[in-house]
Amino acid sequence: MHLMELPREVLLGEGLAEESVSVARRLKLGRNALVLYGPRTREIAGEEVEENLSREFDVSGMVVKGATMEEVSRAMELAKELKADWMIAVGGGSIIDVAKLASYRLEIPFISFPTTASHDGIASANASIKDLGSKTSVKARPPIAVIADVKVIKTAPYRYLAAGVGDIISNLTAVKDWQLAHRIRGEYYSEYAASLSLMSAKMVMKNADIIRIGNEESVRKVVKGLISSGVAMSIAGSSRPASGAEHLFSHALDAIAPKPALHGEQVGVGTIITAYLHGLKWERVRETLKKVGAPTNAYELEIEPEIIIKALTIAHTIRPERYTILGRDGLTWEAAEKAAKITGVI
Ligand SMILES: NC(=O)C1=CN([C@@H]2O[C@H](COP(=O)(O)OP(=O)(O)OC[C@H]3O[C@@H](n4cnc5c(N)ncnc54)[C@H](OP(=O)(O)O)[C@@H]3O)[C@@H](O)[C@H]2O)C=CC1
Ligand SMILES: O=C(CO)COP(=O)(O)O
Ligand SMILES: [Zn+2]
Repeated sequence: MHLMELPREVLLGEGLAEESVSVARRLKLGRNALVLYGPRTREIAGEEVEENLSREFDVSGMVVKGATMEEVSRAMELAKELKADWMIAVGGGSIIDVAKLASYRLEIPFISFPTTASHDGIASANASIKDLGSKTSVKARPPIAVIADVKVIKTAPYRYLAAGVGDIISNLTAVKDWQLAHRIRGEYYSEYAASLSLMSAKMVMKNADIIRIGNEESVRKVVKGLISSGVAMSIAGSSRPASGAEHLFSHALDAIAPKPALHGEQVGVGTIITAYLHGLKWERVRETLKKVGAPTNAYELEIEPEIIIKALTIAHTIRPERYTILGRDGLTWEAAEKAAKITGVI
């Protein structure tokens, strides 16, 4: 049996802080709610959401300091103490992932209220928690609803929107890796999930000029791509349609770079290299990233070229069960250096 869990409501619009009340009412989520936010996103939208909810629900708030197991446990403890019926996460990928895993483990629903369009975890069923013994995401449940307030997301620095494009464009090579694993390893493959995922990547390539403007329409384009990408992962039952070798490269950078860049920025650069390895038109990937102002090389990521090469050579060890273009043995130092040089990454 293949279980596909999807959000029941997706709201995309402006001034939606108040809508959290009607969503919770419509979905009959219960009386006690816990709002999670970061120190900054509390001011950006968290307090407003909390205030609105408090008119109709018993609400408590918690400041989350990062996507760690300690924070997941703290959120779970507080939710138990408050007898919370549901949670709402107001923030970036880290806050959403903490709520996603904590609510999954407590078997209560959560609403995703993103304040950035920088990652496709907004609507996905998997959570990336740093010290869970895995550098990659783990299975959880998707949000019961997504409330994407374009005005709020637009307050984030433009860099985050460009990073979102990187996370979406990575679907091009992720799907190629998935097809490879399907052919070579007989791995389960969903054409429907793959098509949805590829559609998001093609849409951002087509709309790069609009995205670059950084206005409400740009935010809408990226958010729609991120949500479709998350839904594709839920349909697949894994992050396969949106995470291949380019993500392994980014996970390797997170492990070894003194100061990693944003997730979407790193996977965007990784996609240039893995598109080259797949024999795809990697120049088109680079062109799109350049157009939207996302980093396309080591210098712009502020990561040393040696670290880039090292990450490419160890990427295949991050998640050995996920077969990709890197093969079982990975890239040699020479091959990694050559690929990075040819594509202008170093
Ligand atoms: N589960 C999944 O499927 C996926 C998960 N991810 C994960 O998501 C994380 C990346 O998410 P990302 O959003 O890039 O980064 P983070 O959530 O780690 O950080 C975002 C930072 O930006 C701040 N911020 C958030 N919104 C705004 C805003 N509107 N204006 C100004 N500052 C803002 C946050 O503030 P504050 O300090 O208040 O939090 C925080 O400091 C990674 O941990 C990655 O692994 C990525 C892709 C998919
Ligand atoms: O970032 C993701 C998809 O964009 C999740 O992928 P991982 O499963 O590799 O963590
Ligand atoms: Zn990603």
